[in-house]
Amino acid sequence: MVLKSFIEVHPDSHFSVQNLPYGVFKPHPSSAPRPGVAIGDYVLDLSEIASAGLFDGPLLNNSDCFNQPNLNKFVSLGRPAWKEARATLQKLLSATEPTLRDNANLRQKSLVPLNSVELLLPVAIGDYTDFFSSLHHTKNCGVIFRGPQNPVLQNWFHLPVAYHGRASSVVISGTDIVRPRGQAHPTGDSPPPFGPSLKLDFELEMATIVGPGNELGKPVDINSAADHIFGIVLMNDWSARDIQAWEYIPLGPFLGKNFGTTLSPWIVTLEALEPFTCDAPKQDPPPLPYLTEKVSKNYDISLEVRIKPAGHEDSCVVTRSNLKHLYWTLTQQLAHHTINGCNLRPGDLLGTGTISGPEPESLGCLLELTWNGQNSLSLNGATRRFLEDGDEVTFTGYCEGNGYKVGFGTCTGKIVPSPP
Ligand SMILES: O=C(O)/C=C/C(=O)CC(=O)CC(=O)O
Ligand SMILES: [Ca+2]
Ligand SMILES: [Mg+2]
Repeated sequence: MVLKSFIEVHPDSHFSVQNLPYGVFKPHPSSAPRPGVAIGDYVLDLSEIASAGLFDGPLLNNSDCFNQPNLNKFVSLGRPAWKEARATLQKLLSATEPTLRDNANLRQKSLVPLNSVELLLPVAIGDYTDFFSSLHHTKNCGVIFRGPQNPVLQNWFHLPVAYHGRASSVVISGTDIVRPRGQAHPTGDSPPPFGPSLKLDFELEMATIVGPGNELGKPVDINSAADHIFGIVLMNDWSARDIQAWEYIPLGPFLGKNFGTTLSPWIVTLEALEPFTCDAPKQDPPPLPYLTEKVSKNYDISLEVRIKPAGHEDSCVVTRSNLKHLYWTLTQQLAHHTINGCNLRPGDLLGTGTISGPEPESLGCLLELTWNGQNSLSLNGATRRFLEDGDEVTFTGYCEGNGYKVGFGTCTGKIVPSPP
């Protein structure tokens, strides 16, 4: 029997009672931010549920984790508390449970229409790291930037390559992205050109939200890495390809990627994603023992990117991909991050890297889709090599259950011009 809620949830809604993703919202512009879960077209205000004494399990009954302006405290509590919260909320929202269903006053206080709230970043992000875990993306970038001889460098098959990003410029879906200015590669003996980026791109990614951290000096074992993952979100790692190509040798991405990174507002938990696990790709050569998992799994999450070109009414799908194409798993990324003793903290953000699939229609950025601007994409009458001012990029993603969806909502951003 499929669990049903007393709240009507359309079968196409991303926010079924099987999902219950966590976010942070303000019911009114002047109210304090508070945690909530999305259900159908509503947000359930967890601060109200906690005040009503309805988190009555042993781990959460005296906790103030839902009276906070972000989810850091809740995510730090770990999987037993997350399971308890999920069980409490699924019961409270189920069609057969009268506690909330038949209490008009509590419903009025705790269920807020989703379209009336302001959504905020769900966690305070201390640190942000971005991996490079899709083999298709890596090969394509290698050919584009370094030529077809040796597109994938030797280290790539032995470890999940990554760089440290910038947490300060991570923004919530809906925030405008200012076109960055910077230097690009010079031609001949001329000085490097400087100005607004001419190769502004999106990168289709997802990202782990870290739950409990690890102590400095104490790596996380690969087989317990999943206990440090609260859930995942959609992420657009906006990238200026011209700035990147000139600045990033030998130390890696810097100003070409830290001018804005957009997250979707709802963190979908690993518990909700459990029915959608699939085998991770076979890894050859086999990874070292510290990266070898007893069970190596990915998640089957359909992903789509649309662009609404400046001045147009309609958006156009530019790519369809899936998280299952990742070569390195989320748990391998996390374990590798800590193997030298580096400490992760609750709320840290670990991007997967651009999620490209094997087909030309499943490439995760314009760099690959237009082969660094050599080809153009046609979008219902408009053409694009890279993003123009006024273009709006929207990611969406979901898992298809039996009669319900477990989805991520959208991750969207519009490009606005560089300052004069
Ligand atoms: O291969 C390169 O030179 C560059 C690669 C990227 O820009 C990718 C990156 O930021 C990580 C990722 O999103 O996969
Ligand atoms: Ca990236
Ligand atoms: Mg970025």
